[in-house]
Formats: sequence, C-alpha cells, structure tokens
Amino acid sequence: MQTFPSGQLKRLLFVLNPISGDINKSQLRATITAYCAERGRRAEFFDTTGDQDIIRLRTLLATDSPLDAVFAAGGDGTVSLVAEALAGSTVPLGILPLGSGNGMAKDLAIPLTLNEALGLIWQHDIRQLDTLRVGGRFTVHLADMGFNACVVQRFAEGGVRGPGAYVRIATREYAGYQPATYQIETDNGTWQGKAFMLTIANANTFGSNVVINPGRALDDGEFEICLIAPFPGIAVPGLLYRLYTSNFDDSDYTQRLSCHRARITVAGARQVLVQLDGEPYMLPCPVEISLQPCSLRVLVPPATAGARLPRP
Ligand SMILES: Nc1ncnc2c1ncn2[C@@H]1O[C@H](COP(=O)(O)OP(=O)(O)OP(=O)(O)O)[C@@H](O)[C@H]1O
Repeated sequence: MQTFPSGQLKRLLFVLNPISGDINKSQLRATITAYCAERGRRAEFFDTTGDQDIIRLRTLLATDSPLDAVFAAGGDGTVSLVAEALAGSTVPLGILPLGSGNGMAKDLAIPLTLNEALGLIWQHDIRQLDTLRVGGRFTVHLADMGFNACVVQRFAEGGVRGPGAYVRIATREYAGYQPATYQIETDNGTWQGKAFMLTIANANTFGSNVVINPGRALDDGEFEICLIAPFPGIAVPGLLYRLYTSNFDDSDYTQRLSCHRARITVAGARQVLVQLDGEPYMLPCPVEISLQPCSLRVLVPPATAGARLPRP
C-alpha cells in the first residue's frame, strides 16, 4: 500500500444520498455546514435523486471551479457514484459512511461516525486505488454474479433498506436458488463449473462484514474472482463461520483466482444479473473485466498520528 500526505483541503463538495441506510438526514446538511464553517472550510452540496446522478455530477465537476475533495455521504452505491465521477482525476474521494453496510468505508478503515469521518478533511493520507470495469460498467469495491446478485436485486425492488431487510430477503431466496454454470477465462488460467456465487473482488469485505477476499488490497494491481461452489445445507454454518472470520480459503466449497483481466460466460445465457457496488444490472454475456491501476485517489486515515484536528 502506498499513501501520500496531501495539502489543505478547502473547497469541499458533499454528495448526499437522502435515502441511504434508512437514516434520517434532514439535519445532515446543516451539521456538515456548521462543522466546516467553524473550522474555516466551505461546504457545497449535491443531492442524489437516483436518476442520472452520474451525468449531473460529472457536469457539475466539469463546469464548477476546481474542488479539493468530493465526499460521498451515503452507502457503497453513493461511494461508487462519486468514485466513478472522480476516477482518472486528481481530486480525492472522501467517504462519510451513511449507508446500510458501508463496506468500502470498512475496507479503508474510515471511521463510521460522522464527526470522525469529517476529521479526515484535516488529517488524512491519500491512497491511489485500482478500479474495475465489469461489462463496461464502473466498480471499485465488489461485484458479483449468482446468489448475492439476486438478493441485491430483490433488495433494490423492495421499499425497505437496512441490513435487516437484506437478511430477510437472503433467507427467503436461498431455498429456491438454482446455481448457474460459468466459464471463466483469465490471464492466469481458466475455470469452468457451477457456482453458488462468484465475486469479482477489488476489495475484501461486504457491508454485511462477510470477508469474501481476505488479505488482498484495493491497490495491489490485481483483482480476485472468489468462487463459492454449490453446497449442502449442512455446510452452511461452517461456511458462514469461515466467511465471517477471514478464512475464505479454508472451505471445501471456495476457491480464488487472481488476475488482471477476465471474461466470464454463463452457460445458456445472453444476459446475466450482476451486482456492482451494491446495485443490480443486467449485462450482456460474456462479461469482460478489466483493471485500471491507481486510478482513484481516496482520503484515508493517516498511517501515523500527525497534527491535531482544529477545534471550533
Ligand atoms: N433521492 C433518491 N431517491 C431514491 N433513490 C435514490 C436517491 N438517491 C440515490 N438513490 C439510490 O440509492 C442507491 C444507493 O444507495 P447507497 O448504496 O448509497 O445506500 P445503501 O444501499 O443504504 O448502503 P450500502 O450500499 O452501504 O449497503 C442507488 O440505487 C441510488 O439510485
């Protein structure tokens, strides 16, 4: 991991998702404005609508005078939206974890409380992360096909957010789920077989705290394809235990492929449901995956304790 200290961040844009995490955000704008003003910073805001946000955000970033950082105030979907708009630029992404799972914030050790996460404006390092294109679409955290993608789609269709809703849907979907057969061609070899799910992992941990890709970094120049084979019901407790204790490789039903590019074909399918950073998409088959190294700058907690945060 390589990090860089950065200069002062003065002009800040906060991208607010009003629905993420089922959290009431009516006071959020005022809280952030006051927090920044008391410490000599100016906060600007962009509210997401759930429709064409990437186009509106890109337009704003292209026409407005340069910003020093853009914060995503929401969950992994909001982080991914802002990351996509910033990828390839020098403007760093900040994260205020206000989603259901906040997997990306957990993977980057970003504090989960608002005030502490805002503290990164003053005290931070900048990490340059790899990003991925999956079927032409942007992803920075985790993407998958199979069971979890189905659950994420049902979650998106439902009116209720939050971790409880996810678990209820997953339990319901598990009983009738039919695994597909995949062919995976990578620059490191090929694999073919049935999978309960396969995760295209740039990062480590889902917002649910399932560690699908332990020990690999968001800036290691590679991604993993993490396979879970179909398993009998009796194997569920052992498998879950391994997934929640960073022991993915210890199961008879798991396998990981590390690579720089891949192509995934689903037997008999012209399209496949893919979950990208928490959002479901139907993508044409086969799905091509490529990695863009060091393409996103992100504010992370400093490696060593430095200056104190300014007090109001
Ligand atoms: N104003 C809005 N109204 C309805 N939906 C919105 C709005 N703004 C954003 N969205 C939708 O919110 C979703 C992204 O939510 P996000 O991932 O940030 O939170 P979350 O799902 O609660 O958290 P996590 O991904 O960490 O579990 C996207 O589907 C996006 O289209």
